[in-house]
Amino acid sequence: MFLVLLCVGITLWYVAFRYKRRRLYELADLVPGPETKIPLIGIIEESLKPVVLSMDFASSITNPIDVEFVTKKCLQKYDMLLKIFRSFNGDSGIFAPVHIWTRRRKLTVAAYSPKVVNSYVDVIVQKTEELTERLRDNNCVGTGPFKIGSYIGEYSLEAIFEAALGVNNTRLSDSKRSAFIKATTHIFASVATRLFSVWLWPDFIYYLTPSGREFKRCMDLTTTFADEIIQNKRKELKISQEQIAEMYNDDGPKKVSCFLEHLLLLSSKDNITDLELKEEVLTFLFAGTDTSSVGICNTLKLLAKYPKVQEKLYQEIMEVLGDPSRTLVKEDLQNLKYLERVIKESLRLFPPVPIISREAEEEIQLHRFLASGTRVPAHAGIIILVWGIGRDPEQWGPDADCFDPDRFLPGRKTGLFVPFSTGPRNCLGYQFAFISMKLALTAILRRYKVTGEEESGPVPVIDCSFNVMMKAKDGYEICLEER
Ligand code: HEM
Repeated sequence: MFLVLLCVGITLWYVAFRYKRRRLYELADLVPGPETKIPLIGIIEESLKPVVLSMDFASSITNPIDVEFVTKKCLQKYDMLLKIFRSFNGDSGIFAPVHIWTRRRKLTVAAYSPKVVNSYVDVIVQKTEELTERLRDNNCVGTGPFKIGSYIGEYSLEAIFEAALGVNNTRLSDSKRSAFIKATTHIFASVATRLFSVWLWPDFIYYLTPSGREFKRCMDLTTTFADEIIQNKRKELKISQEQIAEMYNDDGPKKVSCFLEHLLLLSSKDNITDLELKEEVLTFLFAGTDTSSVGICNTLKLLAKYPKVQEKLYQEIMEVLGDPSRTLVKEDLQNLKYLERVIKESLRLFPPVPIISREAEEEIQLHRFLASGTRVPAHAGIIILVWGIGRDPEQWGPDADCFDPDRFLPGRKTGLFVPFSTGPRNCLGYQFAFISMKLALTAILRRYKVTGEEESGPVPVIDCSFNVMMKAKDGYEICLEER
């Protein structure tokens, strides 16, 4: 009897499930693809590879018309991926549902303005000096290959801590800093593994596994850390409501020392809760450290592969500095034009964030489906393939895979450049990222020559794996030599 009831129950559930998704199946049928369709299993047997399996309708796009349309009109993030990503960053800006994101973006955008970000230059320069000294002190210079990834990771974290969160480095013990870096690395690796392991998607299973328990431990560590940072800053900032009002005008902060100070001042003015504050600080730490550090590391790898590009860049740095021992100031940044092109070319070929996810809030027509006549159903996922866009020959020409910083020379035709995304939900930290990358690369190159395996042709190869970021598997092995 029980078995009969169970079978009837399952059948009813399946019929209701199919009925609710009838429009999705109707549209999916129009998409050209494999013919085999086994009930419940679909085309799983054709994709027994490490792929993300889903019963949803999700389309990937690279076409500029679709990318511009989607980044402008589809502001919701794709729910299936979101559940996993939100496990480490709550409702913070990056993964927040649109109704929460709109308020957060409005509140935080002023803290990322060029005026505020430019005021961080001196502090970041100081961090780059410490980085180059650390490399020398740890015998990384003139001693053969070593993995520079962890050193750059530490630098990026310190730059964010000190410049954006106002946490003085001396307060940050080495053990705390390395515990935080280890925890974030583990969090990203766990999220990437979970994405590709359907059986780990349900929370109640995941948190019972050793990996889930370790993920939770790392999350607790990072959130406690964020809490500590906020509480310490709050103590430092004993300001009255009148003083706060004076520090703001309609365009945002008149003068704040860092992003966190801006948020704390706003929290008294606009009722930002402690949880919101914590989520935004974690966003800064998660979104701002690994991304820039992967960008710097990929560029260093490319400079090792192409010594002529490196030499041209070194000459530019020397020319801009005039006196080789002079400290870099913010006005120098705009004159480092070749550096800007090198960084852009590195981000085009090796974007640290390889995909961006969005959700169609209503049924939409994508350019890529015009021929098949299908439309994207409401709530379907759309994956913007940043990596693919940067290497699309239709956009970048037949030499799309080649490393050529001069393709960004003014007047030359370029394709869609989207490592930081585009549209109203684009990366808020791209100016900070550019400054941090430019300063770190300048500091390293003016002192050291980067060497390693030279590339035999114009198409650079860096063996990468997906770890939320797209990172080199070898931990960014290069050599440094004293200039
Ligand atoms: C090379 C470095 C970086 C890259 C490649 C990068 C890339 C991205 C991408 C692809 C997005 C998703 C945008 C979308 O969904 O359309 C994003 C969002 C974001 N990034 Fe970055 N990012 C970088 C550095 C930074 C830094 C340094 C910060 C902070 C200081 C930052 C803060 C943010 C924030 C707050 C968002 C969420 C924006 C929103 O949803 O409103 N990013 N970033």
